[in-house]
Amino acid sequence: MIRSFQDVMKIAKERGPKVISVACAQDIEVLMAVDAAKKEGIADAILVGNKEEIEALAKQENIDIAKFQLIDIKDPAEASLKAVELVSTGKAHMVMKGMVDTSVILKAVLNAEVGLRTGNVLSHVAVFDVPGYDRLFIVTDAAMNIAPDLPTKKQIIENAVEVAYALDIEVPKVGVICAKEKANPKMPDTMDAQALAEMNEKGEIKGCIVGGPFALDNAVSVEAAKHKGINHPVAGYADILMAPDIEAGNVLYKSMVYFANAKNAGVIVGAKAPVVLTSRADSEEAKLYSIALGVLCAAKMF
Ligand SMILES: CCCC(=O)SCCNC(=O)CCNC(=O)[C@H](O)C(C)(C)COP(=O)(O)OP(=O)(O)OC[C@H]1O[C@@H](n2cnc3c(N)ncnc32)[C@H](O)[C@@H]1OP(=O)(O)O
Repeated sequence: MIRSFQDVMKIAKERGPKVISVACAQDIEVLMAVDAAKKEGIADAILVGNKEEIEALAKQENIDIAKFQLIDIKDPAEASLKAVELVSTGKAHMVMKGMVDTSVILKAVLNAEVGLRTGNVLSHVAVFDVPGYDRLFIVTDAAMNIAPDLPTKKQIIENAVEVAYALDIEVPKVGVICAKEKANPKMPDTMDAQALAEMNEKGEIKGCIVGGPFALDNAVSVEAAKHKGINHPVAGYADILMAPDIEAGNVLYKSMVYFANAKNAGVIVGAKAPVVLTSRADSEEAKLYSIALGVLCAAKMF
């Protein structure tokens, strides 16, 4: 059972190593994370970006980057396209965001010629190890789909379920998070949550248990769920927390990190390969864990 990022790292060593192409690698935490991933034997890296800046940062932190292939492209959009192309042409197993805006790298991932589209929805999945809890939490979508409609939400759940499988969770429990636990036509996300739970009951969303609408407390706290009289297998036991939109998802993500001191990792899934995507402000540790999570996801695909 994978219960912590120590477990994720251990399993990534067994299922790796994989090759990662880094878009705009001139980011000190990213360089430290890929260096650590190489030393841990979970991933090798191809660095794409501003050569002079990458070399200067590496020198500053005593990182021997001679062991990595380095492709000098200064423009962030071009560097992102090159990093993505390395994956679509089979030279790398996954791509990682460096010092580049999220929307720039996502546009490269969605690029019609060299991108990694599959025809499915791509979505962001974040994993958190929150102090005081005995399991990892998966949060989706904090970074890609801005205001998903019902069919998109269905695929966002399916993508998160695949990540849960990569983390060896056999039957993931999905809590569809809203502001309250009763469906209310004046609150459209609660109606979507009810519809998603019904789709799961009818077998239209398979391989998991979906419950909702839930307020966050009812999804993660058995006591809170009991107090509200909610009797559902997901209530209090959710593995996956699905946010109604990017604003709620992103606030939940940053709250976990800044208020709860959670350790975190993040990937975009639904594409031909995982895209390791964290916040630029995330720590080197979060970036290393994200590479490890990407390795587990890639190991399911390649
Ligand atoms: C959590 C830590 C990191 C962060 O904090 S991130 C911060 C917040 N995140 C962001 O700012 C990114 C939010 N999302 C976006 O900016 C945009 O949705 C995104 C992903 C860049 C796409 O925008 P555009 O390039 O303008 O795309 P578009 O809507 O015109 O669509 C272009 C083509 O791509 C397709 N597409 C867009 N989103 C997709 C998805 N999720 N899955 C699959 N396909 C998708 C879209 O259907 C369109 O296809 P086509 O060209 O019409 O065939």
